[in-house]
Amino acid sequence: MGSEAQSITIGVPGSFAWKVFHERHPAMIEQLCAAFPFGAGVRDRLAELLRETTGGVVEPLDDDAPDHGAWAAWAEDRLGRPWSECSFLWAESYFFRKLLAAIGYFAPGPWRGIDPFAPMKNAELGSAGAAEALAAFNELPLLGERGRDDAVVQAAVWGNQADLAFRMSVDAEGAAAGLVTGDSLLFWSLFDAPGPVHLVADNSAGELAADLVLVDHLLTTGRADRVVLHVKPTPYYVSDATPADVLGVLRHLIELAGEVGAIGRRVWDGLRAGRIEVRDHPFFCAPLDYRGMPYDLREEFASASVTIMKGDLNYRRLVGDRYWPPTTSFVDVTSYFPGPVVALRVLKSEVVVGLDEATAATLDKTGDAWRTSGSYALIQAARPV
Ligand SMILES: O=P(O)(O)OC[C@H]1O[C@](O)(CO)[C@@H](O)[C@@H]1O
Repeated sequence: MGSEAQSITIGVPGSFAWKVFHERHPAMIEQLCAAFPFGAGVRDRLAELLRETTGGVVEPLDDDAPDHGAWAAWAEDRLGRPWSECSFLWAESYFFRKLLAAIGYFAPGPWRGIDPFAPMKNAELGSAGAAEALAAFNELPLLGERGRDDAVVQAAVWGNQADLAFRMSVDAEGAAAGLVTGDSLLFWSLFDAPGPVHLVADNSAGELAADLVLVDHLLTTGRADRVVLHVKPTPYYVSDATPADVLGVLRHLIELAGEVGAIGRRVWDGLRAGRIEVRDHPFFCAPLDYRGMPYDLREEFASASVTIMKGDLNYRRLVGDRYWPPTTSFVDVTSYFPGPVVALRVLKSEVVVGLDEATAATLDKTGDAWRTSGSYALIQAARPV
């Protein structure tokens, strides 16, 4: 790979990353305080978190949660430095870790282990939009083989639009404008002989439901003989899926009639039989990109016949959260990855690679905030050479 592009920081006023901290986070904290009867202590800690992260220096964690040691190491060389100098990837992750501590997620008391984002995730899963998207899966048996292959991949890609953190963004537009690169044929071209497929999930609710449909399709068509579903160990980035969310979404699916209910029951059986496994490695909440993944996780991905990376944050962590020229090769920037990898992502941040020059120029000419509007998506794949 050529020289590294500049890392994205949160300190450039008016930039997308800056707005996440200065506009989206205050809105999110207001929503949390409306959704829970937090007392003055929690509300003060949340206000202090906003002050620290928008104008202060990086302070250490003051809890003794099990991940404290790991975070102390990840934060060590940033303590005392202004937040504005921190990379977007690092800063957002530390923000969410501090937010959990602020509400008392790790401490004895009434908020211990309570997912602060659960009301929003539940509302999304129970919404009319989600019901409509789920009902659409009942049409799957009516499609031919190619049509089903295409439909489940499209649903998994565009399911990534359903992202609650993102909807709090001033830039979110939401319409599905199209794929800027890739298609479902590219996705399926990675699957040769059946093997273990790893899916690194992103958001819960509608997106996770679409991911479970894809998991079922991988198993029923024999593309996978086993699926490992990776989720976050703790609540993160508002709507990211945790093990509890997998159960919640699955219970929701199996209550439904038609094919979507049947898919839910097959996934349930797959979990019981060990064909599907859910993992929540601590690294999925780490403030690092996948280049820095620990040995055990690297080994897991190395043993996968294909790894599917869902969503914007996983994409940033996969290619590096940098101002890459959009024509940078996806294959080059992911060459460190230990096995075949495919990204399914709606564009919601400034990072993008792997576009051809004409596409990038056409998108730039539209004058749209195409990198961050959530209207465009991509499918990109690479195999180690
Ligand atoms: O849920 P996703 O697709 O990972 O998107 C989350 C994205 O939203 C943001 O919070 C802002 O777009 C990004 O930081 C992050 O990459």
